[in-house]
Amino acid sequence: MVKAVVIGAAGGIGQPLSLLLKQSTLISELALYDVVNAPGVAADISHINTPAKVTGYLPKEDGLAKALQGADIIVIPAGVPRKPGMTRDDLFNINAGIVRDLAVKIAEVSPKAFILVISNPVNSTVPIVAEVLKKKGVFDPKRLFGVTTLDVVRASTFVSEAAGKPEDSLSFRIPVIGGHSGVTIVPLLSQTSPSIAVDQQKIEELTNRIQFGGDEVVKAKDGAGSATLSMAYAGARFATAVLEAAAGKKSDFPEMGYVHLSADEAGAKEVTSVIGNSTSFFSVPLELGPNGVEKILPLGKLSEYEQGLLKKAVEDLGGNIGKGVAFVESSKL
Ligand SMILES: NC(=O)C1=CN([C@@H]2O[C@H](COP(=O)(O)OP(=O)(O)OC[C@H]3O[C@@H](n4cnc5c(N)ncnc54)[C@H](O)[C@@H]3O)[C@@H](O)[C@H]2O)C=CC1
Ligand SMILES: O=C([O-])CC(=O)C(=O)O
Repeated sequence: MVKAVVIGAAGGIGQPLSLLLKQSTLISELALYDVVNAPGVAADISHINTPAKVTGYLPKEDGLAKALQGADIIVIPAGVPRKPGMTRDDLFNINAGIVRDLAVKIAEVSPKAFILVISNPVNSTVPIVAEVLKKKGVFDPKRLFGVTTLDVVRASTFVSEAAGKPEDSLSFRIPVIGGHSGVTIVPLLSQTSPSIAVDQQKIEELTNRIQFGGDEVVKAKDGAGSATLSMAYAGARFATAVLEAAAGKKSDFPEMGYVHLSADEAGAKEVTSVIGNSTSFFSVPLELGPNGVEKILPLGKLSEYEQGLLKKAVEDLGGNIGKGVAFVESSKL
């Protein structure tokens, strides 16, 4: 029996993500929570003839605690999205408080669940959840993830197009490490598998497109929000990987996730030998298992260009993480 919870389930990401999770036969119960419309979305999705039992909750009558009760996996796309001209960090003022308060409830009701954070700015919201869980004495770094899968999904799409093989996009694998905003996103195109023959100018164009892919969607939506459907796909893909690993299935390839590097001390040692010691969270290739992070896998060899990208990423990430940590430190919990 596996219970999945979506928090922010009535939103642009939440609805299609809930739909995709309802299609998963790995899930036997799907609880949808939002401050608006979650019972409506749940009623709608519950008519789909897949096994998961669907329930919907609002804040009244302690709905969040009811949704979280017995949760095995919690996916969080709650909070506001960007409008043109904004950075993800501009969302901090609203989303930091939302995510902190959700984490407090999770710590109380379902601290052993896998927690997948989608709400931006991911670079800061994941440290916020970690700090709350630490304060409550229930932090397990193997079970907390920032979802950066959309960067990996975009990389496969853009690279397969550049290689003239868009029909093979599912088989193009590119590690994307670092964080989830602008220059903190570091695609390792030199490790593209299968390898591609493109010149440095193309590498730089692709890198920039992967780093700023989110802006493309924000611009195209012109005030109506940011990526929702591709994010729902990416979120469902990552949640499925976590659940499959929890069920004992070995995966064919590693997913990336933004984790606290203490999730695997040995793996982290190898990673910090490449990225340095100045960041405690980083999106890394993961071997997942029954308890979440089984291993943090090596980053492989980086080109000189990628080493330059990495340097910039680490500088920015330190500030983003510190901001999240300071926010919880100054909060009364
Ligand atoms: N990690 C990633 O790669 C990506 C992250 N995002 C982020 O995901 C978040 C959600 O984006 P959208 O779904 O487009 O926004 P949206 O505004 O369409 O939906 C957000 C939902 O969260 C709900 N919500 C607000 N406060 C809540 C609370 N305290 N408890 C429960 N639910 C609450 C709202 O009622 C709304 O239904 C944004 O922060 C966005 O920046 C978006 C795309 C990619
Ligand atoms: O760009 C945004 O604000 C939403 C996001 O994280 C993405 O699409 O990668």
